[in-house]
Formats: sequence, structure tokens, C-alpha cells
Amino acid sequence: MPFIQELISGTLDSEKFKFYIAQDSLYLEHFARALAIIAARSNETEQVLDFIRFAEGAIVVENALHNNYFKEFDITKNIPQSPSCHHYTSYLLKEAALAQVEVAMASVLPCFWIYKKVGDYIYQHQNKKNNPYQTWIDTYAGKEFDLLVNKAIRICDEAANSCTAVQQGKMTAAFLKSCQLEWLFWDSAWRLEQWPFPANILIDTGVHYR
Ligand SMILES: Cc1ncc(CN)c(N)n1
Repeated sequence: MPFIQELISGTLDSEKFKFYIAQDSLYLEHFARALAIIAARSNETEQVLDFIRFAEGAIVVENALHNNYFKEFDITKNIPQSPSCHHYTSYLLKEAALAQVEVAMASVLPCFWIYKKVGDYIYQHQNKKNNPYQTWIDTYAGKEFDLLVNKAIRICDEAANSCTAVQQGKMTAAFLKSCQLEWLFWDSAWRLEQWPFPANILIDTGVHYR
């Protein structure tokens, strides 16, 4: 995707990166809540603990990185979610709350796995010289993130083993839906996606940390 290619070369328009970081920060808030709901609904103590740790990681580690970028790039806080961000987070929260918990687990798996794959790809092809997005690149290619992602994949595989073929089909569908929404999220940053309404009537239903 052009967003990824230009992140690699370091030529990405800073407005697009700022848009991405601001939206991703909103995404992470909701993603962490979805993980916490899955933790509460999990059937095994180990899974409860793992999903609580995943939720903590999304807030503490990933959002801390974003906060640094907020300062460095002077990004505006408290903006409303873009249409794609709103759609993706609403989908994850719906799955976390209403789907069979194994299906909910599959719906959040691309959030881990795609970032690992994309992170590794970027790391291997990166231009290290004066890339303004280096810290971002290092976060998702690191060993710690690798361990986290492998754990999320293992949990899903184990969960799938206890499911019927029909339930496994629903897990696959939820996984593929989130893969498409990950694609849409990058693409929306590239397009600087906006609602087709004037700014003064945009409604923000986000849950910002206080
Ligand atoms: C949209 C999105 N998806 C996944 C990740 C990695 N947790 C993220 N930061 N942003």
C-alpha cells in the first residue's frame, strides 16, 4: 500500500502520518476495551490473564508511543473518529460483546498478526537514514511484540480446537473481516478520510481517557 511504502522510505507526508496516529490512538482506546471484554468473557483463567495483559499493552505500550508522536508532531487531540476508524472499532466491540468468545478472539487476531507481518516487512525494507518514523517502525518489529503476537495466535488455535466446524467458519469470517478493516484503516489515512459533513456538525461519541 502507498502508505506503507512511503513509511518505509520516510517520504510519507507528515499530514498523513499525523492523521494515522490521531486515529490510531482512538482505535487503541476501543481496541483495549474490546480486549478487556474478551478477557471478562473468557472461559479459562490463563486466557483471562492473557487478554488483560493484551489490553494493558495496547494502552500502556502502544499509546505511550503515540503520546510521544502527539508531542513531536504537534497533533491535535480530541478529534472525532474517521468513518473507517469508527466502523472498525464498532465492529470489534460488537464482536467482543455479542459473538461467541472464540469468534471474538478471532476478530482481534489480525490486529496483532497484521502489525507483526507489516512491521517485519517495513523493518526489512526500511531506509534507516533520517527516517522520521523510525520509532514507530522499531515498535512493531521488536522481539517483545513478536512474543505477544505468537501468544495471540496460539490462543486462537487452541480456542478453535474446541469449536465445531461451523463455529470455526465463523472464526475465519471474523478474522477475514478484520483483515479487510486493517487494510481500510491504512487506506483511510492515505486518503485523509473525512465525513461528508461540515466540521461544525461532526459528532464525537468516542470514549477518551480522562
Ligand atoms: C488499526 C490498528 N490495528 C492494529 C494495531 C496494533 N495493535 C494498531 N496499532 N492499529
